[in-house]
Amino acid sequence: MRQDIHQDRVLILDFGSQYTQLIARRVREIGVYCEIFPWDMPEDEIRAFAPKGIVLSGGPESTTALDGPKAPGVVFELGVPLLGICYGLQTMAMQLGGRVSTSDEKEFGYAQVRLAGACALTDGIEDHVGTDGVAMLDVWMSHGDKVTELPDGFSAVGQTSSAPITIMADEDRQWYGLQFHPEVTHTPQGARLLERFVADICGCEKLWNAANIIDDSVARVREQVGDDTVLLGLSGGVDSSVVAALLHKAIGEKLTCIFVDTGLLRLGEGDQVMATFAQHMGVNVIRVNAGERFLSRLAGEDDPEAKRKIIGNLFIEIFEEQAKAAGGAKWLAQGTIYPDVIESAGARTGKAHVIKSHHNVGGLPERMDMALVEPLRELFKDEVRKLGVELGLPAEMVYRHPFPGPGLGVRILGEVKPEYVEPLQRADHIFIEELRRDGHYDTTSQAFAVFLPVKSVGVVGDARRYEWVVALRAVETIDFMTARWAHLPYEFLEKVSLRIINEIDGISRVVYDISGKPPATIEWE
Ligand SMILES: Nc1ncnc2c1ncn2[C@@H]1O[C@H](COP(=O)(O)OP(=O)(O)OP(=O)(O)O)[C@@H](O)[C@H]1O
Ligand SMILES: O=c1[nH]c(=O)c2[nH+]cn([C@@H]3O[C@H](COP(=O)(O)O)[C@@H](O)[C@H]3O)c2[nH]1
Ligand SMILES: NC(=O)CC[C@H](N)C(=O)O
Ligand SMILES: [Mg+2]
Repeated sequence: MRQDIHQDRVLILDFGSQYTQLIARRVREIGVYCEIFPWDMPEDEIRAFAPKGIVLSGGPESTTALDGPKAPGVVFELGVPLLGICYGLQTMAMQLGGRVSTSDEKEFGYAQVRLAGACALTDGIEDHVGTDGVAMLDVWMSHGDKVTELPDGFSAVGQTSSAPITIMADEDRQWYGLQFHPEVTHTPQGARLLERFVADICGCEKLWNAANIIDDSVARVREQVGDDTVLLGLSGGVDSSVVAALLHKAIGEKLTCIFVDTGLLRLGEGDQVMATFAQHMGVNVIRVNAGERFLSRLAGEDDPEAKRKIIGNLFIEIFEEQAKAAGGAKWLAQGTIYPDVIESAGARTGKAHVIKSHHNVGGLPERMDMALVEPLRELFKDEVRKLGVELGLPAEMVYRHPFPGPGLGVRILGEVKPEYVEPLQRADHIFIEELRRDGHYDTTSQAFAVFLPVKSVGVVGDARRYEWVVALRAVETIDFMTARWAHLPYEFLEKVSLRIINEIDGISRVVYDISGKPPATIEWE
């Protein structure tokens, strides 16, 4: 019988920390399945989830406020190990009868914890030994409140100079609390502490790895779709490519990928996607050459949101045509990943402003009456990449920078004119080629060229040139929600600029974008 890789699972209750997703990623890296839910998850759902252990995350609130968030009572009734991190520790202390105080002294950054006591969580884990022979941990902190009185049954295991209860433990009930953040890499022993908790204390078997996830997804997809045909929008980006490889493994010929060549892709991308999937991997891919349709629909439109809508609608139209041609396929596969799920839950509260309406085929099923197949729904991007490698996708594809669905449609500012496309594709290609050559591709998260429909004077070989401007954009980011512009070396930028102006007749000037997100966004439109 197939072993259930979701059986040994950890529940993470989110109190709003910046690092909650990081806790989940660390636990998964250790090899244990976990899910994040809001702190006020209903009690019956917590029971139904049947966790082997629970982590209470950090959070921005203060437990000293009257109506601060609290862990649901059931957490203390299930008889499973608990780990409170920062706010999680504080609320545990408070709810169990201890005391938390706000001090004026905030502790941000490095701290040293003296492990004066012992407990199963920390035994044998240390960074160094102090002059008095006591084990020490280097940790990363970010808090203002601290636990000043222990609840019954707990003992203090570690302290810093400013917080006497930095680690607390109730060994009988296997309840632990850490004032510091084990999930960040700045806490060198953090991963070991988390591993100790989920593997040894909670007793979770480490079954969560790429090979097992693939076997499990393949089996689940087969159960879900039986002998039916599945359609997948294949973009050549990481997520949909991994879905294609996974579904091909699961249902072979029953998978049909629709690859829409919008004419607004990167240089040579259409052929490259076809070569990888159709030729090397034997996947059914229908390439729909729709460049002219996209360009003629976009003609005359210069508003970014209107352009996105035109592109999104045309994607839907093309999909509808293809679904009909495929004899009314019932299933639509998508590359939805776990952050999409978490973020859209956040977006559903309706508090966020719409900065730009990201194109997605996500709008498809409602309008097309197809049921969804989303095998990556519970995975983080780094896990998706590991699956891609395991499934035999070329590293170049797996580690590719993300590329937005509307493509160059939002990288040509204002009206998209056919004559702008090729110079932009070529400039982008030179930039990416040089980034790869000099080893900057893997250290930047996303890089591309933007076409500015502005003319500027140049002098090339004693001749006057009056042509367009290209902007280069390169950013470093973890989650694409915030980003820093990449501080690429001047010599490197100089080389790229020279090549672009020398090799592309229609470009007379190159500029580098030094805006962060926020206040700018990553794409220019
Ligand atoms: N040119 C295209 N042809 C067919 N489907 C597309 C195309 N562009 C985007 N899509 C669909 O839209 C989805 C969302 O696009 P998105 O760019 O977010 O993901 P991706 O392309 O799979 O991965 P990445 O984030 O690495 O680019 C894709 O998973 C794919 O199903
Ligand atoms: O599929 C997509 N459809 C879109 O309309 C879209 N707009 C932006 N992006 C990508 O999202 C990330 C954040 O981009 P912004 O900072 O520009 O919002 C970056 O990775 C962008 O490339 C899109 N992806
Ligand atoms: N990072 C945290 O969880 C902080 C908890 C709480 N808001 C404090 O300042 O102490
Ligand atoms: Mg993409």
